[in-house]
Amino acid sequence: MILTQLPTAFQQARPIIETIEAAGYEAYFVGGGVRDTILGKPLHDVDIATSAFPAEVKGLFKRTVDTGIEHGTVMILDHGTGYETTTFRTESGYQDYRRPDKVTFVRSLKEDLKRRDFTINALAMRANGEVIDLFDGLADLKAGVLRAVGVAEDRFHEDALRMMRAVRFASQLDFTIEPQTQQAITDNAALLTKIAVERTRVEWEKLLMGQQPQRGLQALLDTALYRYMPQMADQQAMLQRLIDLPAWQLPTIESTWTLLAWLMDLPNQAAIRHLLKAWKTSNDLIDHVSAAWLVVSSLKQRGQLTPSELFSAGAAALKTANTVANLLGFGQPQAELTAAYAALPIQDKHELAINGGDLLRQQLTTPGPQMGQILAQLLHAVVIGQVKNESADLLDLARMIADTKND
Ligand SMILES: Nc1ccn([C@@H]2O[C@H](COP(=O)(O)OP(=O)(O)OP(=O)(O)O)[C@@H](O)[C@H]2O)c(=O)n1
Ligand SMILES: [Mg+2]
Repeated sequence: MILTQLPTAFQQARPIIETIEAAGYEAYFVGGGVRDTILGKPLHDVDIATSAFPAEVKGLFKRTVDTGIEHGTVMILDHGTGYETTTFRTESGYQDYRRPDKVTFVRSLKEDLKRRDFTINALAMRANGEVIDLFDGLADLKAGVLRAVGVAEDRFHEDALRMMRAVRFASQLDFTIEPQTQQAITDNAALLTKIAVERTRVEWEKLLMGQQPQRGLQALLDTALYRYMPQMADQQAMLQRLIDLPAWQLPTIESTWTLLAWLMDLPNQAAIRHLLKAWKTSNDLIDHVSAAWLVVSSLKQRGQLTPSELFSAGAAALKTANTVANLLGFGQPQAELTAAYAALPIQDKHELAINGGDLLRQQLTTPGPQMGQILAQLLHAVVIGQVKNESADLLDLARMIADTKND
């Protein structure tokens, strides 16, 4: 098969391959970019594999960066773009796919392709668009099948993350996992505990944001792989609830975690924190998801939000929460929520017309916790419309609060 009309990213990279070939080596486009182009999907990275050793690659180009030279990867800089070029290799023991523990450089394309994870990821493409298909990846691409290259068990022992990649691709591409490959996942699922949580998380989030998440989730259940994901061992019922929802697709990482936290029936925000810490997400994500989770529970209980709930959630968490609530059948029209938020007297605490300095100058408080309490009460009063956000009104109210506090 020859692909005519290559995407621009490949066209621009053609001279790189041609330069390597002119020096007597082989070079091909490989990996997800080839797969996605054949599927008609946008590609996100151009990866090149070559028979030239790293030092040989470096000798051929003016500007290169040693991004992972001991693993065979050299980045070639060309017209502002960097191309990751990796010497054909075999390896084992991955902390990170691009940084295996032990690498052996080889000169044969076939040797390189046969240790890749799935047949659809083991395609290579020449500069002219000709696809080299040594493991029947094209037939699997056409049939929508994920099949390990060679003996599935061996591929998963080389890198247990590939089991997560299988369920992730099932969701992302809407593919089925071939029975022997699926059996090997069932048999080796426990190996996932050896994988760094951050790597597992990336695949898990891609699965949840894929075009057919329910398909990936079903595979997770069928293989029991979920039992070896952080905090998931006893979440079979939650996964089943996700599968039983009407078809869904989520737009953001924040919304996927909010949905999960909600369906896990977690008791409070501390439990959400604990879950997300175990998955090593960022603190920003934790804050966002806890706020959104609170909004989801208000929408569920009362179908609407108070001004103070709108205010403390903030625009971003509100949107996340409502997306999730809509998926669960109790959300509001997004425009209505946005309008209610915009109609609040203020949207941010920095908009409060007075600050701690003003309170001190009027000798209404001393620095310390009391000052914070007064400001919080003023803020609340403004948000719920009890007082105008003007400094004279706020100072009057602050005086009243201070008086009651001092009694
Ligand atoms: N654990 C892994 C990771 C990657 N690969 C190989 O390296 C290629 C590039 O890896 P990567 O960019 O991580 O994945 P992609 O398949 O390109 O998927 P994505 O679209 O998410 O980048 C894969 O296609 C596959 O051939 C592998 O065999 N085993
Ligand atoms: Mg890729």
